[in-house]
Amino acid sequence: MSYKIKEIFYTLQGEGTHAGRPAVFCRFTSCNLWTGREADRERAICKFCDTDFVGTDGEGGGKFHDAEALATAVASKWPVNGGGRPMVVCTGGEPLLQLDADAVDALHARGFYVAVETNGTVTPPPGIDWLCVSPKIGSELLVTKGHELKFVVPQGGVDPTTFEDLEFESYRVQPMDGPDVAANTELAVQFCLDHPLWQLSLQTHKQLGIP
Ligand SMILES: C[S@@+](CC[C@H](N)C(=O)[O-])C[C@H]1O[C@@H](n2cnc3c(N)ncnc32)[C@H](O)[C@@H]1O
Ligand SMILES: Nc1nc2[nH]cc(C(=O)O)c2c(=O)[nH]1
Ligand code: SF4
Ligand SMILES: [Mg+2]
Repeated sequence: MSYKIKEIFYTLQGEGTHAGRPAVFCRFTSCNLWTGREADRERAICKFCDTDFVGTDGEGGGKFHDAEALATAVASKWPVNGGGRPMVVCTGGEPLLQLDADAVDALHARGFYVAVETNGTVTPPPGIDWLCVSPKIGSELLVTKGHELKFVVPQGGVDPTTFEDLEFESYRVQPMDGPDVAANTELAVQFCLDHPLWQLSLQTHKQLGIP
């Protein structure tokens, strides 16, 4: 299996439970809920995406011919003798269109803790250490268990509590970035105060001006 990768870069996880933790980000090309072209955004299933996942032209991007080559490229971004358990965040685009057990195994073999950010429409391979599912209204949610459920709000008037029956360890709301981010943040804060099962996830990397 080969893998098409937009970019591979080292930064801090900005969102969710692991916010603040150094990690290599491996951004897979392509998504099943949007082509990535601005001209198609309005008719896409997922209309609010903040990410360029088209092509393989980003920093460290390219086509990797097997899992070993991909894991080697990811490992090359981790600081030598830096200490700590190396972490990789597989994201995209939709990483589960490409990430398979071979890739997870190859990353584990290099000592990585493997985290995944997914829209929940594709069944994950076994062995993922941290599965963060971010449901998109208008798509079919197939992944109903994992570590973190991170719902971007607001989305089509859907009440986040409808996800509470699923099997996750942590439930979070993340304000939708865009022109209404301030109002969306207020709404997310109030939602957490009213529903203490839920925690706030902010996109801290955007506030910090880091990737
Ligand atoms: C770019 S997506 C890639 C992974 C996967 N396709 C998904 O949707 O989870 C990474 C994370 O960013 C979130 N996200 C995308 N656009 C956003 C926006 N405009 N505001 C807030 N979060 C956003 C997604 O919901 C997801 O949790
Ligand atoms: N720093 C940083 N943290 C992130 N957490 C999830 C991201 C993503 O695009 O999936 C992301 C990202 O793009 N940058
Ligand atoms: S599902 Fe994820 S990658 Fe795809 S368009 Fe939506 S936010 Fe972007
Ligand atoms: Mg991002």
